[in-house]
Parts: sequence; C-alpha cells; structure tokens
Amino acid sequence: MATGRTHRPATRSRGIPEATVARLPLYLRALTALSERSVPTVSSEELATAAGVNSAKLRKDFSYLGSYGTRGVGYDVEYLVYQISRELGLTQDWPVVIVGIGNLGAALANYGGFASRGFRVAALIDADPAQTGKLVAGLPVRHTDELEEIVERNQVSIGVIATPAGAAQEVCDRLVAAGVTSILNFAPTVLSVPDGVDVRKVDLSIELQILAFHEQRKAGEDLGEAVARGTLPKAAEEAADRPGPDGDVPAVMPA
Ligand SMILES: NC(=O)c1ccc[n+]([C@@H]2O[C@H](COP(=O)([O-])OP(=O)(O)OC[C@H]3O[C@@H](n4cnc5c(N)ncnc54)[C@H](O)[C@@H]3O)[C@@H](O)[C@H]2O)c1
Repeated sequence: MATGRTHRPATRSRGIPEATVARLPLYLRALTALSERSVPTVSSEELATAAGVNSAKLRKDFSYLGSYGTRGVGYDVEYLVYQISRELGLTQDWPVVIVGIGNLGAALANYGGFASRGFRVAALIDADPAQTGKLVAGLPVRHTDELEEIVERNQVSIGVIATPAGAAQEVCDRLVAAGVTSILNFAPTVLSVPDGVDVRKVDLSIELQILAFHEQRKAGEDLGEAVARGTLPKAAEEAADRPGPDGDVPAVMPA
C-alpha cells in the first residue's frame, strides 16, 4: 500500500536494487502465510502468484539474496522467511514513535501488525495537552515537549507522522534533529529532509484517484463496446449524442 519514494540511490550499497527491496515485503507476506500453514517448500511460480509478481522477476530478485532454490523442490519456506527478514532488517526490534494521535494515529497505534513484524511502538506523541496521559492502545499519549527526550532515550530511528499537513514539516525536523533517520509520512505534504534520511509517503487518496482513473477507463471501454455492439441503452445513446458543456464534445464519451 505504501506509495512514495526514498531519498536513496536506485541501488543499495549491498547491490540489491531498490525495486527488489520494494518487493521483498510482498514475498515475505506470502511466505509467512505459507509458514503459518506449515508448508515446507514452494516453487517460484506458486510464490510469484501468491505475491502477485512475475516468476522470472522473483527468481532474479532472489538471486540478489544468493537464494536459487532447488530444482524440482523449490525454495525452503522457513529459510527464505529468515533470509528476507534478515535482509529487511526485521530480525531486530525497531522502536517506532507515532506523532499525531488523532483518528489516524490512534488507528495506527491500535494496529497489531506492527509488533508482529518487529516494529515496537515505543511512544505516542501529540501536541494537544488535552490528549496527554490518555491511554491509546495501552500506551499513554505524551506531549510533543517530550519528543526529543523520547526519541533519544528509546533510540528511535523510525518516526510515523500523522499530524495535519501544516504541522508535518516541523514535526519531521524535530524528529530528524533528535536522531530519527526514517520517516513514514501520512500527512498530505512533501517533506524536506537532509541526505541520509529516508521518507516514505502513504496516501490512500492518491491510490483511490488511480483506481478512479481505471474505473473511468473501464466505463469508457464498456460504453465503447456497447456502441459497437449496438446494445447501448436508449438513454445512454441520447446522452452520448448530446453535446457536452463546450458544445462540441458529447456529454458521455465513447472510448
Ligand atoms: N495518508 C493517508 O492515506 C491518510 C489517511 C487519513 C488521514 N491522513 C492524514 O493524516 C493526518 C491526520 O489525520 P486525522 O484524521 O488523524 O486528523 P486528526 O485531526 O484526527 O488528528 C491530528 C492529530 O495531530 C495532532 N497534532 C497537530 N499538530 C501537531 C503537532 N505539531 N505535533 C504533534 N501532534 C500534532 C492533533 O492534536 C491531533 O490529535 C492528516 O494530515 C490527514 O490528512 C492521511
């Protein structure tokens, strides 16, 4: 679901391309599901289908990890889970702070999937004094005055920003100055960060806009096919012939 980009070169220092790194979590999710069902081995085709990736791409990705599978047997599921987890840095615990504990921040704090993937929510921080001390997901909300101390004491390197857009840059600057080097930004704004700090942006409305674009295309194709088959309902046919607001384009455009 995460969109956006990191401020890093396309290839990481260990020679794994950024596009491969972006697919590793997809493999890991599929492999974890297999592991939970005690499936011992998996072919590249099966795993590629489960991860929604092309199998040739998967084999290429795994070659960067030095994992080639065994002909006729496939890949060892447990070993690959370990290998990918290690590559993603998930074999260690990552303390995370969430800043902005409104609707979204509270929902993120309550999401159990972070802890099970090695991300421990170390603290919840909000600027509203009325929020301070409230328990959210079992953690007391702390005031932003304590941000630097919390980050330093917990050695937090990952910060999640769920504040309004107008506050996000200032929060980001404070997190970075305190030692955070990776930011997951939910606020609808572009953040400036110094070199060496990774920012990933999550924006569900952008994802919805992309789906809306495809829906519109599909609707256009359906209409075009109906016109070609001569099965266009009468009302739609009239609409397709009617001039649009400019007077020269039909209100409903066939593909
Ligand atoms: N990326 C996405 O897909 C997505 C989805 C929903 C919301 N959002 C964005 O997430 C943000 C939060 O949305 P919400 O619905 O939870 O809003 P909200 O108003 O419920 O919560 C915002 C919280 O941030 C706190 N805050 C304000 N300024 C702060 C600061 N300087 N430091 C720390 N905390 C501060 C407020 O006190 C409040 O508790 C918004 O920017 C919204 O646009 C993004």
